Amino acid sequence: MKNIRNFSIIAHIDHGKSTLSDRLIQSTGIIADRDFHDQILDSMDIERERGITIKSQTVCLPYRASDGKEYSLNLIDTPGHVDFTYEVSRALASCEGALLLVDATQGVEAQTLANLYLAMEHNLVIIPVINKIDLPSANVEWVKEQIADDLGLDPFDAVLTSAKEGMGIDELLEVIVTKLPPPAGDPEAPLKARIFDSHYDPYRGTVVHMRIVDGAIKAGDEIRFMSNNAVYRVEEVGLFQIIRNPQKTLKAGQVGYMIAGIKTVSDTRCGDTVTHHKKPCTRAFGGFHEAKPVVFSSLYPVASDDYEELATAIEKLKLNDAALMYEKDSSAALGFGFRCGFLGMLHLEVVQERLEREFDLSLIITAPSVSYHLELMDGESLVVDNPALYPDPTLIQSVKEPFIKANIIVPERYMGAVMKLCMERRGINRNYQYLTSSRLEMIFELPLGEVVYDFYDKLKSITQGYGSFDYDMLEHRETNLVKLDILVNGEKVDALAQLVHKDKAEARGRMACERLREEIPRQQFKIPIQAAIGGKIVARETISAFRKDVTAKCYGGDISRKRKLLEKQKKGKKRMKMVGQVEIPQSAFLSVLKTGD
Ligand SMILES: Nc1nc2c(ncn2[C@@H]2O[C@H](COP(=O)(O)OP(=O)(O)OP(=O)(O)O)[C@@H](O)[C@H]2O)c(=O)[nH]1
Repeated sequence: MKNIRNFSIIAHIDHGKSTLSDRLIQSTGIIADRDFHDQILDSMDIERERGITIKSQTVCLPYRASDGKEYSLNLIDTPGHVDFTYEVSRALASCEGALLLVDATQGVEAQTLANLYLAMEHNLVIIPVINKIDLPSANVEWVKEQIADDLGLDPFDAVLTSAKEGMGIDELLEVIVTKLPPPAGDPEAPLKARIFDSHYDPYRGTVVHMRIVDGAIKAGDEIRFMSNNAVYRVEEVGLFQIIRNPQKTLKAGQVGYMIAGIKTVSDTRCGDTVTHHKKPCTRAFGGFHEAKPVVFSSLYPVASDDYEELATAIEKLKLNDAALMYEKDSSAALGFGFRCGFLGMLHLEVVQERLEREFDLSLIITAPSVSYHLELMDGESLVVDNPALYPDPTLIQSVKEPFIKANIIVPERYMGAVMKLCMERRGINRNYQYLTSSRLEMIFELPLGEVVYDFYDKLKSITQGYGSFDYDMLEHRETNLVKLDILVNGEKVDALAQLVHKDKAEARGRMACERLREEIPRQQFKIPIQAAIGGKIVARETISAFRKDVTAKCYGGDISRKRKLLEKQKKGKKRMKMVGQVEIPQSAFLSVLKTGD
C-alpha cells in the first residue's frame, strides 16, 4: 500500500487536463508510442470532437521513482464543465491527492475555485500545477500571486509544466510520489470497497469501477452491495490500463474494476459499498452528494416504432451516467417518450448525442424547463417541470421558481456587459469584489429558468471567452408565470409549449413564431404559426405554400441522379416529425427557446 498514490487532476475547462493526462500516460510507457493518440482518456467520440471530458476515466500507471522503488499511480480523470461537478465529486472521494492545474495565460477561474473547494471537502492534499508555460503570453509570476491570494495555497509548491511540449512531467511524477500520501486502510479487515462509477459492456455486463478501502477481493468471491443487499459472484477483477488488465486480487488502497455477471443495471449505484456476503464489513460509507437534475426536457423517437429501442438505450445510458433521471412520458403531438432530468444544457446535449450515435436513434427533444413549485387554490402543492402538465391558471394560488447564486469572474472591462446580460435575465447583483487589480468576481442571484438555455454561451461571447461562470442552487422564490402555447396550423402542439415570466411572455411568443417560421420548411399548403397565452393569440407568422422540387435542377433525363436526390430528400425527412398535417424538423423544438438578444 505504501507504493500506491491515488489522485485526480482538477482544473477549469480547457486548462489542459486531458493533455497532461496523456503526457503522464505516455511517460510511464504503458502504451507504445505508435499506439498513442491525443486525448487517450477521452474515449467517447463526442468528447474527442468537442475536446471536452465528460466521463471520468481511471488509469493505473506503473512508475519507477528516483528512490528506485516501483509505484502504482492511479489517475482518475475528471470533467471540468459546470454541468459535471457531480462526477468530479465522486472521483475525488476515491483519492488522497489532487493536482490543481492552472493555465499560465488565463490564471485562476471560477471552476478552479469550485473544484478546489470540492477537493478540500474531501481533505485532499493539493499540488498546484502551472501549465502552458511554453506559450509566449504565459505569466507564471502573476499566476503564482493568484495561487497565493485567491486559493490560499503555497506558490512555492507549484510545479511548472507544458503538457503540450512535455516539459516538467518528470518533476511532476516525482512530486506526486513524494508529496501525496499513500492510501490508508486495513488490508486484513473485511472487504469494504466504494463504487465510484460503472459502465456497461455488451459482452460482460456491468463493469463496476471501485476503490478498495479495506480487505481484498478476487474472482470467485461472493459479494454484496450494501444498499440493496444484491449478492453476486465475482468473475473477474483487474486494473484499468487503458484496456482492462485482469489481476488475481485487488487489495486495500487499489483502484480497479469488478465484473460479476450483473445484468440488472439498476443494482450498481455510485457511492454504494461492496463487501463480502459471508463476512461483511460493519458499516457502509456515507452517501455521496445526490446529483440533482435542474433542467427537464422530453425525448421522443422520431419514428414512433423506435420507442422500445429508446427505452433500452436510456436504461443502458443511465448506467454510465448516474446523474440522468428519466420517467415515461407521453404527448398528444409526439406520442410516447421519456421525461428526463439533466444537470444542465451541456449534459442534455451530450445525452442526446450519445443516444443518437451509440444507439443509432433519431430523437426529438422538447424545449427544456426547470421545476416550479405551485400552491393550488384547494391548498394542495404541486411540482411541475413539464409545461404540458401546467394546470389551469384559475386553479393556481402561487408559483415559485428556482434561483441560483451565480459566481462570474471577468476582466474588469467586461463588467458593464455582464451587468447588462444579468439584468436582462432578471438577475439581482448581490456583490462584487476585485480578485486582482483588473479581475472582478461578480455575484448575482438569477432565476435558473433564465440561465439554462444559452446564458453561458452569451456570457462567453460578450466577454470574448474571458468570462467564467459557476453556480449553486438557492431556494425557490415567488414568481409570475404564464404558459405560452404554440399552435401550428391551428393545432396546439404540447411539446412546443413553454412556461415564461409574464413580463416576457409576449416578446417570447413573437420570437418563437419567428424562429418556427425559419425552421419549418414550406409545405404544399399555407401554415399559420401562432403563440397564445390563455387562449389569447399574441403573435402570428405564416409559412406560405410551396413544393420543394429537388429534381427541378436536373432537367434532361438523368434518372439515376434524380433518384439520388429523391433518396437524399427522403433521408432528410427522417429527422422530421409529422404533427397533424405538418412536418416539423427536430431542430424546431429547441429553437423556440432561442432569444434574440
Ligand atoms: N501551448 C500549450 N497548449 C496546451 C498545453 N496543454 C494543453 N494545451 C492545449 O489547450 C487546449 C485544452 O486542453 P485540454 O487538455 O483538452 O483541456 P482540458 O482541461 O482537458 O479540457 P476539458 O477536458 O474539457 O476539461 C488544447 O487545445 C490543448 O492542446 C500546454 O502546455 N501548452
